[in-house]
Amino acid sequence: MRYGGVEGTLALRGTSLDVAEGEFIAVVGPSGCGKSTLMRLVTGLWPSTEGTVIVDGREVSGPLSIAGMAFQNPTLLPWRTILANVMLPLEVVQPHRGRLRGERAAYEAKARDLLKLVGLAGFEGKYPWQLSGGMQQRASLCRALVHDPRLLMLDEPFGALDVFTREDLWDVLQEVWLARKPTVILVTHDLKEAVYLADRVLIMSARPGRIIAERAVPYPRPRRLDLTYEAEFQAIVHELRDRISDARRAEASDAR
Ligand SMILES: Nc1ncnc2c1ncn2[C@@H]1O[C@H](COP(=O)(O)OP(=O)(O)OP(=O)(O)O)[C@@H](O)[C@H]1O
Repeated sequence: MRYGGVEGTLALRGTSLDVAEGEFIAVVGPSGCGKSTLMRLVTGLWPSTEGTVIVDGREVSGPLSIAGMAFQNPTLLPWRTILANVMLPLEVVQPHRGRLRGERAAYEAKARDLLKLVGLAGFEGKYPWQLSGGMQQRASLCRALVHDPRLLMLDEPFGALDVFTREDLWDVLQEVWLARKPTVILVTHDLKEAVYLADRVLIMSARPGRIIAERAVPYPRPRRLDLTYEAEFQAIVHELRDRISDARRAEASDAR
């Protein structure tokens, strides 16, 4: 994948990955290695300049409606209330769009339940600018989940949150995954988060990014936060950190 024509930035090269339906994978790698680019290609938000992306047996040629997405910068619409922002995908994605008029109360109750789950009960009628950045991020997670997407694409969705809120939301996400088993691709810089949440952690090389290694995570679910203090868990985190340091060192020596 190259941005800006033949002379432009080569963001991804020879990137290949397979994700099974219902699997939870995390993607980690040095800054600028192309993780967000990978997300844009999979969700069809950006066309690939080479290669193909297949989701649910079909080649991706435009934005995917089966995907729920949340990004590091919550992109809430400033003129809509929090509740109306969370309900936005229901106005766009079928079959919800067709049902929304007749079943608005049930859909609204669901959106309110999600907001409650992430600690935003009471803020439904506020506007995004009346909420802190972390609260907006939580609302954007609700918006990604409200239409029960079969594919959940999360690009550093917890990046701007304090550690306690972040850990709470890991468990919210784990609950959602256990209840509905969507396929999840989570991009994160937080290796503890990757190991806590994912079945498999994929490690990318420095730009142009490609998948250079993967690490299966052996723990059954539900996982509890105590797990993150265990020696074996921490050893996995260290192993990932070493791999990424190697990838960064390789980038530095290539640049010389
Ligand atoms: N729209 C764009 N136009 C031109 N170049 C871009 C564009 N988006 C990203 N790039 C370049 O592609 C490369 C990969 O960017 P990307 O955002 O995918 O990396 P990332 O791994 O998500 O980074 P980070 O971890 O810092 O968020 C970078 O060198 C970036 O400058």
